[in-house]
Amino acid sequence: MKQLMIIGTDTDVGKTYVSGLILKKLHENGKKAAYFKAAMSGNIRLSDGSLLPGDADFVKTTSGISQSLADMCPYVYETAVSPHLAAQIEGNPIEWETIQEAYDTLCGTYDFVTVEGSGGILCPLRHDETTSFSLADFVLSQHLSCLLVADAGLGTLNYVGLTAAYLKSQNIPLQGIILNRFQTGNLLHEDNKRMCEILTGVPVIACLPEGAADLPISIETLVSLYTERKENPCSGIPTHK
Ligand SMILES: Nc1ncnc2c1ncn2[C@@H]1O[C@H](COP(=O)(O)OP(=O)(O)OP(=O)(O)O)[C@@H](O)[C@H]1O
Ligand SMILES: C[C@H](N)[C@H](N)CCCCCC(=O)O
Ligand SMILES: [Mg+2]
Repeated sequence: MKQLMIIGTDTDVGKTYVSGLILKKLHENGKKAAYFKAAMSGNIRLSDGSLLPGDADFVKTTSGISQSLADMCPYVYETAVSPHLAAQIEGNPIEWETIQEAYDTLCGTYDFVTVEGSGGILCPLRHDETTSFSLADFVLSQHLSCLLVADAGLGTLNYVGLTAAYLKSQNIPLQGIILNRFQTGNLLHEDNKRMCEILTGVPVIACLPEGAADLPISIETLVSLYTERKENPCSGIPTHK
């Protein structure tokens, strides 16, 4: 079983959009592929009172995978704030054991599990009197390798540089970078591609234009980004360096 974490430089940079295209490519190539997001905030309440997990719904529709929405995301919140705050507001704190169990189940069922982050790498998932953990803790505990999604435009160099430096400080492997909303021939975007590689030492594996219907990389390259899951990856919430 192989896994890959889709991390963003920030919220709204296109992690879900990219995840949808990744799952689409895996699915079209006959791979048994699943999507997972530990906590999803900012979702629409339907007329029956339930919450529609928006990111999961987008990925399912884009890719055509048959995995149920419920299996994709154990914690879904209505409030459009960081998951730790949404959980406080809505009175439904994330239990580490629950996300671990949901993730373990997917890993036991599928060959390729693609995990989407909430916000950027340091996004808090829970912070209260009882306990505190972040997205980075989940990534570390599962020994996930990352693919970084960043906007192609102005400001991205600092975001990409800081995120890559943090991942390196935690020994979290960064497999590649995707620049989203990329305009070929745009001087700034073309230079950002070059500078992202120089600042991080990591290749920009794809430049995704607005409205892209497919990921412009081969299935072989995509599969090569995934890393094998360790036998007993987790011994609880990790201690930070
Ligand atoms: N290349 C693209 N072409 C067209 N629309 C895009 C593209 N990338 C992102 N979008 C749209 O921009 C919005 C934000 O993107 P997306 O939801 O993927 O961000 P995100 O990083 O997953 O955010 P979050 O932190 O909330 O999970 C969405 O409406 C998405 O469909
Ligand atoms: C609601 C939003 N779209 C995301 N799902 C959550 C983003 C959390 C960002 C936290 C932060 O870095 O300040
Ligand atoms: Mg998303």
